[in-house]
Amino acid sequence: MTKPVILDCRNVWKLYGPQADTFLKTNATPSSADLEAANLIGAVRAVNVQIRKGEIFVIMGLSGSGKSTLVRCMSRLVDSTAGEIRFEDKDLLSASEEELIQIRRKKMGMVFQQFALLPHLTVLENAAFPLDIQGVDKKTREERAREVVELVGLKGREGYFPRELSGGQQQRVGIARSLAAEPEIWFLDEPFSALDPLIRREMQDEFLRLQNILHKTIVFITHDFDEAIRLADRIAVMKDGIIEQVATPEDLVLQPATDYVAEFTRHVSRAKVIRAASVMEPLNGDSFAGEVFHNAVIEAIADPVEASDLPHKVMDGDKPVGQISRKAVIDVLVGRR
Ligand SMILES: Nc1ncnc2c1ncn2[C@@H]1O[C@H](COP(=O)(O)OP(=O)(O)OP(=O)(O)O)[C@@H](O)[C@H]1O
Repeated sequence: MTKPVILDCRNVWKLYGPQADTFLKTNATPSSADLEAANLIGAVRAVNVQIRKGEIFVIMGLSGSGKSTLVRCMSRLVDSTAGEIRFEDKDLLSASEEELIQIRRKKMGMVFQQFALLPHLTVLENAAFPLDIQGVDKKTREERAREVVELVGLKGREGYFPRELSGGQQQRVGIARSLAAEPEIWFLDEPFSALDPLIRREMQDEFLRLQNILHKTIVFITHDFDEAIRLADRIAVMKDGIIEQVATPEDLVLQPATDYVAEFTRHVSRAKVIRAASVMEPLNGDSFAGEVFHNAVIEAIADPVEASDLPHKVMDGDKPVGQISRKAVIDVLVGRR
């Protein structure tokens, strides 16, 4: 069943430069050349996306492709030049300043690349900070802050100051802080890109573990395709302000909609995106060597499946939905499918 839409962007534009609004009123669909001639930058152009409840929606693109601007439009930190943005069925563009403050405080969580912790506050105080702004009483906010600090794996460090923590730990505090207010939607703008590769991978695992518990609606920006396919339910690929394609990691690699997406995904190993469910066969009553998760990518299950003569049973929760053979896995690994 398709999940309900929580954030709906329709034909959203953000142009930077002189008289951007009047320009768009007379040129509803300007080309790159039109924009250049008018001395305008098309940071976000004709974007239509629907973010669904509980999904990890990744926005991917090179530097300058418009990712941050689009996410800032979604939270109205930036006013879009044209278009419609509905959050939980409320028109965000006509919300008053007061309503926006409340929405951002109570319904939206944000984590940025720069950890932006308050240096003179402890881990616990940093995590409790958004609740302090909301006027939540001290006891409740401390309880909640302890919960989220524990959730991100920092139990025992509540009294530390940011300078006493590593980069990865500081970002965990950033994550805890943005979770403290229990946002409906969570925006993460390159949250791990300041971290070294090993820590970055650890944080991605941690992030997936958290999402397994919390089931948040997440909009996650990255310019790293590996990170995108590890984390995303769906990926939007952006180029020059335009969304080239929105698809699951698997569809993006197997059915790229444009040459640009094809070029971007050309080097991705198929075993990293093809899932067991896509290459399984119907159950035929054989005996099985073991079980694999239907959503697991081939790379993750290749070793045990390849090692046995018997097929593995493919499970969706506790329901068997098919079987997967050594041959099917090898076909993916050698690029035969
Ligand atoms: N305040 C601004 N004024 C003028 N141009 C801007 C402004 N903010 C962004 N831009 C331009 O809009 C385009 C998109 O920028 P944006 O920061 O959204 O890209 P991005 O994909 O997030 O890049 P990065 O990965 O480097 O953060 C760029 O050409 C940028 O120079």
